[in-house]
Amino acid sequence: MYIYIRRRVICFFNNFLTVFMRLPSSFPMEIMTSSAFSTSCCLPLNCPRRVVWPQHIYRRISKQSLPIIPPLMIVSKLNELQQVHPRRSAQYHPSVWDLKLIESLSTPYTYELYGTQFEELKRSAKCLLTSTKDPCALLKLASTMQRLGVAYHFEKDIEDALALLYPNLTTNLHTTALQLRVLRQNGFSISSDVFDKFRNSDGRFMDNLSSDMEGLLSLYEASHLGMHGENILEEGKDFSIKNLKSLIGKLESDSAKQVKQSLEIPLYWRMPRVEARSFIDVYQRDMAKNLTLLELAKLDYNLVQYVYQQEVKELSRWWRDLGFKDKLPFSRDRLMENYLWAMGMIFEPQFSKCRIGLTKFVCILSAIDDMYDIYGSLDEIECFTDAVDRWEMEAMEDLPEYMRICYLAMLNFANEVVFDVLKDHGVNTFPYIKEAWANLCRSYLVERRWFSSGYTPTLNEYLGNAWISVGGPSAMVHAYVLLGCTITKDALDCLKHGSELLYWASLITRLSDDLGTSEAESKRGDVAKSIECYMVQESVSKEEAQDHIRGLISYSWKKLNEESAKNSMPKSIVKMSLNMARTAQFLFQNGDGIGTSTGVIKDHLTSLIVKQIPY
Ligand SMILES: CC(C)=CCC/C(C)=C/COP(=O)(O)OP(=O)(O)O
Ligand SMILES: [Mg+2]
Repeated sequence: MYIYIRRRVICFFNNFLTVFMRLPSSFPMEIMTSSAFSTSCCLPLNCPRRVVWPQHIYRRISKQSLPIIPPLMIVSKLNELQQVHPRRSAQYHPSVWDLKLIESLSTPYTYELYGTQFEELKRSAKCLLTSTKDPCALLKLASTMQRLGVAYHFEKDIEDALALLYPNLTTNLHTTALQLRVLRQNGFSISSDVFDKFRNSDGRFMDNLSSDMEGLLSLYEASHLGMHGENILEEGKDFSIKNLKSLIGKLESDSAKQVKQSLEIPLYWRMPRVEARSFIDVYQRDMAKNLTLLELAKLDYNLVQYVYQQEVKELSRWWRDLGFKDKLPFSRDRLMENYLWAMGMIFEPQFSKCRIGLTKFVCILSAIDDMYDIYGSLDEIECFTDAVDRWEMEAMEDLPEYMRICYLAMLNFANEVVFDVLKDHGVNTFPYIKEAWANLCRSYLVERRWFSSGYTPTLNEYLGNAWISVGGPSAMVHAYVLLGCTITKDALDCLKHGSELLYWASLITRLSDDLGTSEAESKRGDVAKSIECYMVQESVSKEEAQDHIRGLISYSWKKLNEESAKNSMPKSIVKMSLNMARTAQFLFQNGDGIGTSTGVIKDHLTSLIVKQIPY
């Protein structure tokens, strides 16, 4: 009883500060930050401000320092709060995916039936790599394999082949740009000075390149692998965009379509599996296609789809048993869209366990997010945050019924992950998994307090919290431990305490989310997102703020590229970080791909999971 009252005192005290005294500035008192990461970083050239390196390690307020308030008064105040709290709903539309339909998915393409043919095609494709000696042809081959989604079968072969060619300097713009893109994408370092020979003495790209469509497109794609400070790639990007735009009208429809698509979303930012599906069609129409590669790509796509189908079937049963749809009707019912997050982060068939775990993670995270954003009262979510910190069954006592379901689902899921990793790898990941959830919930609480007190944070303040509240750091901890590869304490510590790699990937995820969803969120009432924060801070229009956020995304990509090149984290984490950013951009490209899962996302899911490619 004493503990119960004490917890209620804490909740009440927190509410008192944020709601009644309307003291938004009280939150730093609660969330003490570590000075371990106080490096600062510059914003893009068009950005006048500096972002302070996010501080992400939270300390809880000392409970001993709380004043004692008579319990009866607290209980009556809580009841009052409970009664006045209007239960809100985001009015999410029901899922467009019927669980029965998911469970009935099937495909004729199984490894049992097509395995021999598949292995034969793989052998032939491998021969292509070893027999191609011309540097330009080899670069094209590596790029085509990547785009078709089959490069993962030949990682070592591609690396070996590229190492032989490297650093063979090429002559024309197309090959030079292709070389930079393919080499960097495959982990080689190559200086952007290779573009020097295409510039005049005044440093500008030569005029005679302005009609070289192939070269310009290649330069444009390569410029997205640029790092902060590589001005030549920035200029290359501007030069290619300007000239590609004026060339579009003169191109045949297929080429024009490709250029338009690239200008919308460059190759390097695309989600691998979505790109594979779309490029297989393009390649099929290519007069110079290699039939072995095409056949391999189609068969691989269909065989991988078989694996995805098995996974969503299992997840469908899990989701039905979890019962969130009935017990938490205010939250999103988006199993398939959440699966897309997982598939976007890691698509290779051998990582089923990771995709299944990540999908469960996103399902539970979304329900908790909706609880904090929409449905729960402030005192309820204070108690929930406290319960997550305690991480024990007894904590359920203090929670309302609907929260208990969510709390226990989270506890069970997370403990199961910890158990599996302990069993399979002998590594205790409990402190990391627990901290991932606790940190996430604390960041949700910060946003909720801001909202409840009517406070609009500065963009810096907002981003210092929002890169965590988007779920990136927590997702990455889960993804890493679920991968099934060697788990090192160093990598876990890096993920726990934050790394620049994780920060920039999460920031892109957050900014893309805000660009796609903040309008709907602010209509229904939610914390000011990056766009509103910047509008208020700088007194600018929504359009100007959106432009600024897009600039920040480009800047973050350059920082992310810089971090990827450092090889300071395991390759798998680098790959998943890049893919997380790509997935976010893809999902939020046309608004809120999750909350209001539209026809576009449904169509993509259909071609990724339901429909085979005629073979
Ligand atoms: C693998 C990852 C990173 C998954 C995260 C999924 C996600 C962004 C859920 C919250 O959406 P939201 O738009 O409601 O977020 P918020 O309320 O934080 O803006
Ligand atoms: Mg939300």
